[in-house]
Amino acid sequence: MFKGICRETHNGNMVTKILKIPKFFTCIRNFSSENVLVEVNNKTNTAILRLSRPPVNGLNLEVLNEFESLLSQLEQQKVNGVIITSNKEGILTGGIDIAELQTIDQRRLKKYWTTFRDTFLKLYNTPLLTVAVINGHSPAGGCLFSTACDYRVMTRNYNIGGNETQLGLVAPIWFMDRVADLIGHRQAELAFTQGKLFSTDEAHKLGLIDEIVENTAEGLSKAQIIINSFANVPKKAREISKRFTRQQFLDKMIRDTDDDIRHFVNHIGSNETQKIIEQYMQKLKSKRF
Ligand SMILES: CCCCC/C=C\CCC/C=C/CC(=O)SCCNC(=O)CCNC(=O)[C@H](O)C(C)(C)COP(=O)(O)OP(=O)(O)OC[C@H]1O[C@@H](n2cnc3c(N)ncnc32)[C@H](O)[C@@H]1OP(=O)(O)O
Repeated sequence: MFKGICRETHNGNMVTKILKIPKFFTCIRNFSSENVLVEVNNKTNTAILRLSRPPVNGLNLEVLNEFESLLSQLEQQKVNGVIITSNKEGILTGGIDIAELQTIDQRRLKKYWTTFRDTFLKLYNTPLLTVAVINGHSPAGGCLFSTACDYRVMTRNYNIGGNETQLGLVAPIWFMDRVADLIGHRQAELAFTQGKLFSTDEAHKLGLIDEIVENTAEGLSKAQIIINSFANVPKKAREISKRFTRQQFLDKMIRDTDDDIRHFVNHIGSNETQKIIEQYMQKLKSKRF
C-alpha cells in the first residue's frame, strides 16, 4: 500500500485526507507539506509543486523551509523535472510575507534573510530541471524565485517584476543581477529604479519570461513538453552545463553573503524602513494604491 495525502475544500474549510492506494494502481506520489502541495506523476516522474498558503502565498519562514526541504526530497527521488506553480490561479505569490519584515529584532531578520537566500540558492543551484508556471501575479520575491528556474511560462494579464523601489524598499543586488541576466543590464536598471511591474506581454518581450500561455492547464502541459524535450539530452552533461552557466552568479552571491545579510538587517531593521513598511501594509489592507 502507498499512503497519499489528498486536500479538498469542504464548505470553505480545507480538509486533509489520508488515502491508502494500492501501489500497482498509483500514478501519483503525493507528499505535500503544510503550505506546499506536491504530486509526482509516476509515469512521467515529474513533480508539480503548488504554493498553497492563503491568502496570497506569502513567503514566510515556514513556506521557505518547506519548499527547500521538498526540493531536497525531489532531488533524492531523482525526478525528471519540477514544475512550480500556485494552487490559487491569479496569484503565484505576493512575495515576502510582509509580517516577516515588521521587526527590528536583528536575530529574527538575520534568520529570515538567511533562509530566504538559502531557499533561492537551493532552487537556483538544483541539478533538477525546473519550470515555473506563473499562473498569477508575481511581484518582488515571487519574480525572484521564478528567475531561479530553468524556464518560465506565464498566463496572460498578470504582473511580474521587482516593485520594491515603489514601496520605498531596496531590492537585493543579486535580484537585480539575476534580472539583468535575463533582460540585460539597461532594462534591469530602468526596471529597478522605477520599481516596475511588467504585464505578461511586456515580460515576454523583454525575456523575463519565456512563453505566454492562456491558463494553468496549458501552462502545466507546456512545462511537461519542455521537460520532455530534455529526455534525450545526456543527464550528466546537462547538469554540468547548468552548473557552469550559473557558476559566476553563484560564486558572487556566496562571496557577498555577509555583506548582503548585514545590508538587509540594517535596511529593514531601521526605524525609517519600519515606518515605510507599516504604511505600505495599511495601504495594502485598505487597497489604496
Ligand atoms: C540599502 C541596502 C539594501 C539591501 C536590502 C536587501 C534586501 C531587501 C529586501 C526587500 C525585499 C522585498 C521583497 C518582497 O517580496 S516585499 C513584498 C512585495 N509584495 C508586494 O508588494 C505584493 C503586495 N500584494 C499585492 O499586490 C496584492 O495583494 C496581490 C498579491 C496582487 C493580490 O491581490 P488581491 O488578490 O487583490 O489580494 P489582496 O490585495 O486583497 O490581499 C489579500 C490579503 O493579503 C494581504 N497581503 C497581500 N500581499 C501581502 C504580502 N506580501 N505580505 C503580507 N500580506 C499580504 C493583504 O493585505 C490582504 O490582507 P487582508 O485580507 O487582511 O486585508
